[in-house]
Amino acid sequence: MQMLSEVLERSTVKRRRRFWMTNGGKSTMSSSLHLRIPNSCIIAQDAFFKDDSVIAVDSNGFKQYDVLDALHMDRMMSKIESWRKDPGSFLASQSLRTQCSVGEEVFVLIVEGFLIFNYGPLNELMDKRYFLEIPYDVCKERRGSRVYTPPDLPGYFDGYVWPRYLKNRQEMEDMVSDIVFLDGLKSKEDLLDYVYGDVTMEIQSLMGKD
Ligand SMILES: Nc1ncnc2c1ncn2[C@@H]1O[C@H](COP(=O)(O)OP(=O)(O)O)[C@@H](O)[C@H]1O
Ligand SMILES: NC(=O)c1ccc[n+]([C@@H]2O[C@H](COP(=O)(O)O)[C@@H](O)[C@H]2O)c1
Repeated sequence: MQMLSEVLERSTVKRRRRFWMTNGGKSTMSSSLHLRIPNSCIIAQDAFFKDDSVIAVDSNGFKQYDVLDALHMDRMMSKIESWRKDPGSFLASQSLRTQCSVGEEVFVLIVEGFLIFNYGPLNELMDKRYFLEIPYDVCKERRGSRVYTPPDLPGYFDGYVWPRYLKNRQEMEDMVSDIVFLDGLKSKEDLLDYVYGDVTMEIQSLMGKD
């Protein structure tokens, strides 16, 4: 029993990766990736927005949702920490199916969000970083057909979301260098194939190091 648990311990690999701008295709990519990768789960930043009542408002009446202050990053980090401590129990608690053979356990956490690279304590935990980017007009169009709670006010995209994205992106690029930028205009299938292949290679190389 002891030997078995030692073997499992040695061969248990934890990997974390992530994705990123509003309507770039993060949720789409993350959920498809999750379906392809055994023992994976997703923690999405969207689930950690603060209540609307505490979100700051600028002089134009625009809610300041696209900043770290609008998010319970402490709660997001606690959730990630509970995965890191015991990914097997975390998976079980999420009722996700485990699909591993004894001695070949690899746990993958997909962290998905529009503002995750900008948060240093989270950024530094990552093994691989991907950024899905789309141009202004496509982003505006996709965003226009999405309904948030609360919904975007008229002029919100041009008056707040896009300029804030440019600032967040600049800050991110100043802080983080090893990001794989992906063209979000490519087909969902091509993007998935690329990321899945990349992640699989990384896992294999990690297993080889055990
Ligand atoms: N590669 C793609 N090509 C075309 N449309 C896409 C692609 N990826 C996502 N979409 C569409 O764009 C919209 C936003 O995608 P979503 O994954 O929710 O973005 P995000 O999570 O980054 O906000 C959805 O309607 C989705 O179907
Ligand atoms: N989920 C929410 O509570 C909420 C509310 C208002 C705006 N938003 C928007 O969500 C965006 C981030 O999520 P996506 O990356 O999925 O678009 C931000 O640009 C923010 O403006 C989310």
